[in-house]
Amino acid sequence: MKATARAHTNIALIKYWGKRDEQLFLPMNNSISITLDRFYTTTSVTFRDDLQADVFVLDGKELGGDELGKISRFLDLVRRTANYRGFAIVDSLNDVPTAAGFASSASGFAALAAASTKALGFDISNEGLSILARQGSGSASRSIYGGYAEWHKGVRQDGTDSFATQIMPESFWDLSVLSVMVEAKQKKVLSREGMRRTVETSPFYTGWLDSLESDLSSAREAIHTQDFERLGTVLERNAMKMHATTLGAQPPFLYWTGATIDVMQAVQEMRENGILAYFTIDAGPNVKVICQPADEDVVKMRLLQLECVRNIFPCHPGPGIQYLNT
Ligand SMILES: O=C(O)C[C@@](O)(CF)CCOP(=O)(O)OP(=O)(O)O
Repeated sequence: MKATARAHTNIALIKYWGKRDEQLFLPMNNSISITLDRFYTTTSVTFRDDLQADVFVLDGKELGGDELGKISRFLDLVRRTANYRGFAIVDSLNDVPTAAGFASSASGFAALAAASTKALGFDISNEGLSILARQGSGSASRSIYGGYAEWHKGVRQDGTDSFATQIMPESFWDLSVLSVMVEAKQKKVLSREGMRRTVETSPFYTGWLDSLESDLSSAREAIHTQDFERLGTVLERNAMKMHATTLGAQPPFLYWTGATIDVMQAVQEMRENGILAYFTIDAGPNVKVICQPADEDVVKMRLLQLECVRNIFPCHPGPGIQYLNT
């Protein structure tokens, strides 16, 4: 039994930052994202009764250890749900240049959720797929959908109400998302550890949570009304607040480098010169700059002038899960 699925990576406009349940990947707050056209993971899953264990091949290389363990634990979820005990060969291809600063865990687990359930002939709703993908990596819950999505934190202990839904499809509103790569120097604190330490020790974390509801409603409205200035303003401030929480953690940490700040300042300078560009930053030094497509070239040119910028990958809203016949 075999199936192949493709899922695209996504960028949070309103961030997921902090879990209320580590085992079930239940978040403290809702988040809103845009799925991107350019970066995706294509995964085929083949369940075979003659296998003695799961096999995981990533970009042509068979992986063992923790990587295989994560995939097997995820497949156990699928096997339990489908009441099936056989093992599988998982073959994944990441069209997400690692250098592009995108965590391929979002597209990876969304593609795996889709391909594995399909291979077992298991009919599942988008919400069900989102709940499954969430248990591989929280942000994967949003990659089930194309365009603009919101992951609802839910209130139930068992997480059956914590899944994403689509706000608007990718065709609704075209935006430019420029992934700006700066040189990565220090070893970063992975987002899972970063959010855990922040939740547990940062006095600024409650301030982050208190300001979320107004950010979320502002972002939702800005998307529905295609109000770019309103969306840009709220997403940039939301990212700043998220990163501010890490400074209060014990021990404190900061994902930004000098290059990150150079890009941030160049974006704010563009706005002072009348070009509507805004930035957001995840768990690393790279910056994603959002602008309107008509301004994409001028924004890209300006950023490429910065000494610290290594590469820029322009993206646009992309599709949700696709099933391929291979
Ligand atoms: O994407 C966002 O909303 C914001 C972040 O990228 C900010 F860094 C966090 C993504 O966390 P993820 O990798 O999904 O964590 P996991 O659930 O521990 O696997």
